[in-house]
Amino acid sequence: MSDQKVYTDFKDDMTYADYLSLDSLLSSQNRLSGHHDEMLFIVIHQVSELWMKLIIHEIQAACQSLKENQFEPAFKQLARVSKIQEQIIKAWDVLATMTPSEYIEFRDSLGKASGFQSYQYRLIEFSLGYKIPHILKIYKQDQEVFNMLEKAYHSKGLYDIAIEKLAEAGFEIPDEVLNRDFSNPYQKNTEVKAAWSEVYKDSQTYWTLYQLAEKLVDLEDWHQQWRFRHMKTVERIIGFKKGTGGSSGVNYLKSVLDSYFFPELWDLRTEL
Ligand code: HEM
Ligand SMILES: N[C@@H](CC(=O)c1ccccc1NC=O)C(=O)O
Repeated sequence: MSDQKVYTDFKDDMTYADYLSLDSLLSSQNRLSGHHDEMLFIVIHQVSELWMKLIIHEIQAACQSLKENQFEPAFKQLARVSKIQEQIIKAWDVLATMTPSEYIEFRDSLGKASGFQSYQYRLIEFSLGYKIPHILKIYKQDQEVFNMLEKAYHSKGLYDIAIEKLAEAGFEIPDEVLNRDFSNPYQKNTEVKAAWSEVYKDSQTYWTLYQLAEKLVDLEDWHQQWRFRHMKTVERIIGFKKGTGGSSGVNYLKSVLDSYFFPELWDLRTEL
C-alpha cells in the first residue's frame, strides 16, 4: 500500500537482488504446514496479488487519462490490463494440478483466511463498479485498509467516467446518472443504452467512444472468465464444501457470475 515513495538514493553498486527487493520477496513463502503443495498454493496467490497490483496501477492511470481526454494512452493502459487478466486466468491451470487429497492435507492450517479478504481484489471490483453493501465490514480490523477501501467504494468507477465521456460528446445523459451516489451499484439506464447503441451503429463518427466501449467489454469479459475459472477450480479441488471465509463455497462463487458491470454494453448487442 505504501508504494507512493520514490527512491532517489541510487547506489553505484546496486545489484539485481537489491533493485527487486528479492530478499524480502523470496523469503515470504512461509508454509505453515510444511506440506510440499503449500508452496504452489502460496506462490499462486502471491503472483496473483502482484498482477492485481499492476492491474490497479493501470486502471487508475486509465481513469486519469480518460478524465484528461487522453484516449490513446487510456486504451494502451486498458489493453495491458486485459493482457494481465489473461495471465492470471492461465494460472488456474497450474493450481489445478493440485488434487483434492493434496489440498485437504494442509487446508486446516489456513484457518479462516480466505481470498474473500483480498483487498486488492475488492479495489479492482470497485473500479469495475461492483460494489456490494456490507463488503467493507470484512476489513473492519485493519483501519488503514478499511479507509482506503471506503474511499474507493465512494468514488467513480471506470464506467462512470466512460458515461461522462458520452455526455461530453453531446449525448443526452440524465443528471441522475451523472451525479448519482457512486457508492451504489450502477443501475442500467435507457438514455445510456441509447447513446452506446448510437456509438455502435455509427462507429465511424464515434470511433473513440466505440474503442473505449470495446476495451470495457474486454475487461468485463476477462474478469468474468477469471471468476468462472476460480469457481470451477474450487469445485474441482473442494467440491461443495463450505469456504474457509464462511460462505457456502462453490454456490457463492456461482452466484457472483450473474452480475453485469457495464450492462448497456451487453444489452445493446441483442438489438444491433
Ligand atoms: C485451492 C484453491 C482455492 C480454493 C479452494 C478457493 C476457495 C474459495 C472459496 C470457497 C471462496 C468463497 C469465500 C469463502 O467462503 O472462503 C473463495 C473466494 C475468493 N478467492 Fe479463492 N480459492 C482458491 C484459490 C484462489 C486463488 C489462487 C485466488 C487468487 C488470488 C483466490 C482468490 C479469491 C477471491 C478474490 C475470493 C473472493 C471472491 C468474491 O467474493 O467474489 N482464490 N475462494
Ligand atoms: N477459501 C479456501 C481457502 C483459500 O483458498 C485461501 C486461504 C487462504 C488464503 C487464500 C485463499 N484463497 C482463496 O480463497 C477454502 O475454503 O479452502
